[in-house]
Amino acid sequence: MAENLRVAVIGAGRMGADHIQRLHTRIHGADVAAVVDIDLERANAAVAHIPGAKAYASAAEAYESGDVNAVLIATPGFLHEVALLEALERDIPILCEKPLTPDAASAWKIVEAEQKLGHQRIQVGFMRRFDEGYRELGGMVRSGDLGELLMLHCRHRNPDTPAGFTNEMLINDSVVHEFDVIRYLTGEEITSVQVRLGKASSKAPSGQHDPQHVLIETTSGVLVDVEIFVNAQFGYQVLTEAAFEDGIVTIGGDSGPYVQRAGRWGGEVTPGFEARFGAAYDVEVQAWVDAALRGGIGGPSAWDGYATAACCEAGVEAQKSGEKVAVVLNEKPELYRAGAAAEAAK
Ligand SMILES: NC(=O)C1=CN([C@@H]2O[C@H](COP(=O)(O)OP(=O)(O)OC[C@H]3O[C@@H](n4cnc5c(N)ncnc54)[C@H](O)[C@@H]3O)[C@@H](O)[C@H]2O)C=CC1
Ligand SMILES: O=C1[C@@H](O)[C@H](O)[C@@H](O)[C@H](O)[C@H]1O
Repeated sequence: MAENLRVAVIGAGRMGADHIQRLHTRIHGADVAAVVDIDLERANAAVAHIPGAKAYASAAEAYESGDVNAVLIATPGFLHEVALLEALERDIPILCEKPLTPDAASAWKIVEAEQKLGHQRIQVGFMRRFDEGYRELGGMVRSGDLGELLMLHCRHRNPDTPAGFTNEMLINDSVVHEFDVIRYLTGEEITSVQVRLGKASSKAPSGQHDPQHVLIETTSGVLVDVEIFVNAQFGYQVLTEAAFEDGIVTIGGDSGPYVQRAGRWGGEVTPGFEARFGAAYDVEVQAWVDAALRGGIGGPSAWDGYATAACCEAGVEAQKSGEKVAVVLNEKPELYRAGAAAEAAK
């Protein structure tokens, strides 16, 4: 049997801590060998309950320890480029939280560096591809049972935003998920992005215009509208309604027990992404570990990271201009044409 992956998790913040917990308790075939955080106290706290795991203040120190043979990157998106290049130099399996990087030029640098290796090492953390609802919807699109997919209506709502969440991050950190699921569901590239800024919520921190209405078009003309509303107060909600020629499909709606109690009726809204997508993250990380042990990747690739970064760049430009901005991609390199990653994520 293959040896377990010995994973260094870089970034032990909200998402990193969640991944450390899942790798330690639920994922087979991998151990947390190191936690790296510039805040060493945080890294120390994260390894305190994991026998054998060590804390480091830099990735270089973790790699030099010789204890690590895979990496999960969960630092903020603008730091991914450096961490990715460092890991690619070591030619080890990489699970990089989304976004791959926040803009097309830096993402293309990553694609080029991976191409030099001649094989895929990077899986990008677009977990919605592993969510049951999105998978079922993808199956319906591919089966053609409801005819052609014509439009998607997406609602992406967060209760609030962490300190430092900028206006650009509504696109780069949040709508990037919609860019990915649109490409996943349609199997097409995105050709343009437009952003409309309407009435803003008084609950949005200064510098953010929230909510925003994002209009997206794909190569065959599928139209998508996204309500991105990241200070929506009431809870965390990600909904998608798909209009087909012969039917309408909605995923991500309220689920769970319907409770009547103390003179009231209803259910609970998920408070955050951990609850809404917890099962999807588990499947995603297990798929990465299983594929890495076989020498491959088990989900969205660096090409997907690049293509969505190009959409983000267009989206940020569109936020400023209000115009419809074209998404222009470089030619897809041979390395990403085999479709191994896309197959694995179906
Ligand atoms: N897939 C998903 O649904 C989600 C993905 N994310 C992604 O996860 C990543 C991390 O996001 P959060 O956990 O929310 O951020 P966070 O701010 O809570 O945590 C980031 C951590 O990185 C550490 N850090 C900063 N600079 C560092 C450096 N140079 N070296 C090592 N550590 C460093 C910070 O001290 C902090 O502990 C981002 O890429 C974000 O987009 C976040 C939330 C949900
Ligand atoms: O990736 C995530 C966060 O980084 C982002 O800030 C949120 O808007 C998303 O809902 C969540 O899934």
